[in-house]
Amino acid sequence: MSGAGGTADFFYREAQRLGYVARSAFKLIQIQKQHKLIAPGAAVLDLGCAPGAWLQVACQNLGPLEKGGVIVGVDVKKVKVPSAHCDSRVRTVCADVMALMKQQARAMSPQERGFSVILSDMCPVVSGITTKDAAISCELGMRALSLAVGKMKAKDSDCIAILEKFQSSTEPDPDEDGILRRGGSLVIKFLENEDIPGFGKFCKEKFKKVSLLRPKATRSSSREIFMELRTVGLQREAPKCSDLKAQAQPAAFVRVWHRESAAEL
Ligand SMILES: C[S@@+](CC[C@H](N)C(=O)[O-])C[C@H]1O[C@@H](n2cnc3c(N)ncnc32)[C@H](O)[C@@H]1O
Repeated sequence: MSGAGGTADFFYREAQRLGYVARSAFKLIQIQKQHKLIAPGAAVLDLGCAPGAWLQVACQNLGPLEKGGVIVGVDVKKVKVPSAHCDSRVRTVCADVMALMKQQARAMSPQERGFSVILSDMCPVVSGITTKDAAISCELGMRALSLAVGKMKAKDSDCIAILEKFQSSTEPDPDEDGILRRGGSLVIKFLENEDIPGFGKFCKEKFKKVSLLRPKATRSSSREIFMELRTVGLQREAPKCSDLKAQAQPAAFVRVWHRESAAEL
């Protein structure tokens, strides 16, 4: 659709011209160009995937079909896999990430061995109340982090404060292991706020590399910022579900949907 002034902006027009379902495609294109997250054959989890522009960009970076790879998009909204730029390696799941157990997410990965890239573009429906929106954004970001790395402990007092502030309400999950493979990457969107430096500090305890990026396609009125996190070591698979201690199976709520959706992000 259009920019803040009601006129179609450059990225919107480019998205239409190139067959992307939303202008947000250009955010991941820039992140990928700068950080080379998605390699051919990667296993990608896309949290908050509707309407599917990041699914399209991620699939474009998987390389030819024979290289393999998989992309799983999760959103509270039902998402039809876009026909342009996506192939049979892309699927979508309708679920609330705040209630998604690590065991369920791991079961969506190839051979249940976790993902090499986890993307979170999740965002609350913006209320306009800055502190409220930022707090929900932090909870969503913390949930993505927790899914990726598993049970989190912090040493530094600032980091402990961040964990206490956001984790308790987002950690219903008894599974202590994360679903991000060793050597893998994580991208998390946040709405900028006073807690971001604390998040960054906490993440530096856990990740080899932590960087912040504000893509050119981000609207000037938006407070969104992306944190790119890279884990230490060579790519290694996360533990398989069956390797983990037997846990009570949560109620099945994950559904796969295919529905046309269009959004302007
Ligand atoms: C900015 S949009 C994502 C755009 C997407 N990356 C794309 O390029 O098409 C944010 C999405 O996060 C989703 N979302 C917000 N909270 C969520 C939650 N708790 N679980 C799953 N999805 C969530 C919203 O439904 C929304 O579709």
